[in-house]
Amino acid sequence: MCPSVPLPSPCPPGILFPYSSPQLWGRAALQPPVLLPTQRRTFSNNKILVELDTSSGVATMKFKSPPVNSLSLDFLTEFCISLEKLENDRACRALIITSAIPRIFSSGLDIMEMFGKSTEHYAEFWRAVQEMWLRLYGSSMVTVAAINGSSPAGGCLIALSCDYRIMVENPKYVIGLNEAQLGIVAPFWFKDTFVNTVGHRVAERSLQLGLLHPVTEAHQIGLVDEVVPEEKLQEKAAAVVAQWLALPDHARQLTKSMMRKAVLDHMLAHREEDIQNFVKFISKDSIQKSLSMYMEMLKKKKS
Ligand SMILES: CC/C=C\C/C=C\C/C=C\C=C\CC(=O)SCCNC(=O)CCNC(=O)[C@H](O)C(C)(C)COP(=O)(O)OP(=O)(O)OC[C@H]1O[C@@H](n2cnc3c(N)ncnc32)[C@H](O)[C@@H]1OP(=O)(O)O
Repeated sequence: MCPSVPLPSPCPPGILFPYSSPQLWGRAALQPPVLLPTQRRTFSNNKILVELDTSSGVATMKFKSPPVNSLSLDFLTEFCISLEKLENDRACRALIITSAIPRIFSSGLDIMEMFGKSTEHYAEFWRAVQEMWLRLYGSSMVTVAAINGSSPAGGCLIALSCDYRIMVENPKYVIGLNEAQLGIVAPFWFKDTFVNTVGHRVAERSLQLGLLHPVTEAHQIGLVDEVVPEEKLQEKAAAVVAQWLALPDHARQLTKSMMRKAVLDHMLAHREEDIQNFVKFISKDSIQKSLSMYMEMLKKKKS
């Protein structure tokens, strides 16, 4: 966002004027130059808690929607509102996303939103999924996923949409795009986000088999960037953010935009078509049956 002060050179939208001093880089630099004690701003709804440290410009977002942080329409709406608030807040330059639910980062899209509902509902739900990805993948903030639990499908997409992924080392946690295991297909923009992270060959095998990778394997294939013990997660995420924030925002943001633009533009150009495809696909009897069997399987696993 351009600062409201007059600038000596043209300032492209979404990009800050390149100040010469590192202390002045970034949106937080636009605050009056008064030394303030650490200040925290908190906002919360019943799905998500956000805490913004205005002195460092770093926000931490915690998913807190029991039992498994599934991405329902309500959750996605709250998520998008929170992202928008932070994106528009000049005091915020970075976002760490993590979970307040033990053992689960996010269980992915809420299957109940894709089962036995009207075509209008499917369209509304899918638009919300798209919106979440557009906001996160296209964010100008530094985004770090601090993955403290399993993260299948849509949960993995959230992590993939960040700039950096740190996962807790735990042999029980898994992450991946397992849509094929549910008898559904990851849409092209899930696939593109995955390919941009792990490369074509790894993505092709992982997607076709619907693999959920254990943490060590996820690290080996580049799906996560680092693996740490649980107690080190927040400290590591803060250190990574500090490293990324040491660069001038405008250079980092332009580079990020250059790397992600093609995929974002492709989705925007096909957004309505993608919604129609989803509605048609998910409404099929055979797909509804697959989802029903999958939910049954989840319930049986418990008993
Ligand atoms: C041609 C193409 C055109 C267009 C594109 C078309 C289609 C694309 C469509 C969709 C893409 C979807 C992406 C997704 O995200 S689908 C969701 C995938 N998620 C999963 O597979 C995760 C399933 N869940 C689990 O594996 C486990 O629950 C767990 C590892 C997350 C947690 O295990 P626990 O043992 O701790 O807990 P559970 O007892 O299993 O679960 C508790 C409770 O929660 C319910 N639940 C779990 N996950 C979901 C979910 N994703 N949605 C809704 N509900 C979920 C589970 O059933 C339990 O409920 P009950 O307590 O039994 O009521």
